[in-house]
Amino acid sequence: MSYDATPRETLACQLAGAVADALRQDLVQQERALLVVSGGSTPVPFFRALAASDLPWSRIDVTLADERWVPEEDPDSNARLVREHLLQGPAAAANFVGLTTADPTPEQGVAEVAERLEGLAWPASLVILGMGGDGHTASLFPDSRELDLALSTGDPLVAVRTPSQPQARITLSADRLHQARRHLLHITGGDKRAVLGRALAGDDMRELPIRAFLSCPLAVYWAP
Ligand SMILES: O=C1O[C@H](COP(=O)(O)O)[C@@H](O)[C@H](O)[C@H]1O
Repeated sequence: MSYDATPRETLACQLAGAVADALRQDLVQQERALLVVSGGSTPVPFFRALAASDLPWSRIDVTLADERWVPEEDPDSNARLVREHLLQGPAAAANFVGLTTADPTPEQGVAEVAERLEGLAWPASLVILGMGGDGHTASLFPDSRELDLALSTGDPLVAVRTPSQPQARITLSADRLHQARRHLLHITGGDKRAVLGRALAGDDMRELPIRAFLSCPLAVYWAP
């Protein structure tokens, strides 16, 4: 970078470097590699930095940890975020596997999305998690009605209804999110650092669902 990068930009570049190295390493041994990314606002600079990485993108599958059940054009769509910020330039050659269908509800679409996911190269090379201020990760929210199911099922995906959230969602289950060689947590800001500190001090996953991943092991990428 030729200007004074902010701590968040520097973090995004460090994370992109680590992810690119891991993908290259796995692609020496296997034909395809799978990258699971999160949505929300935090990953945007990371997506841009990773898109600029020199990688054999046509051998990389990208999917999401979770998605809002909205059309891809919707401003809240995680797929839109990935397409606009990650799948750009040479990275557009990656194979993106979204988590929505044309069905009106995630309960109706979940089987079709599960079939798509089964065609991918599990275990994933990396799962990059985000975290909300309530300790949710992917769409495992403390108040999701299906939280117990999502934490315990062997199915890859769960349709979730969450009173605190405006849209229905679909999320990879904890079991499926665990199926990766490396787990990274990308968070920014003092508030999230404090939530992570609380999570590390206890063990109730229903209170702070990020706890389901703290012993993966989980590499934490944090900046103020
Ligand atoms: O709703 C979501 O939130 C979390 C965190 O998002 P952020 O905007 O605070 O970065 C994200 O990890 C998850 O994938 C997303 O659907």
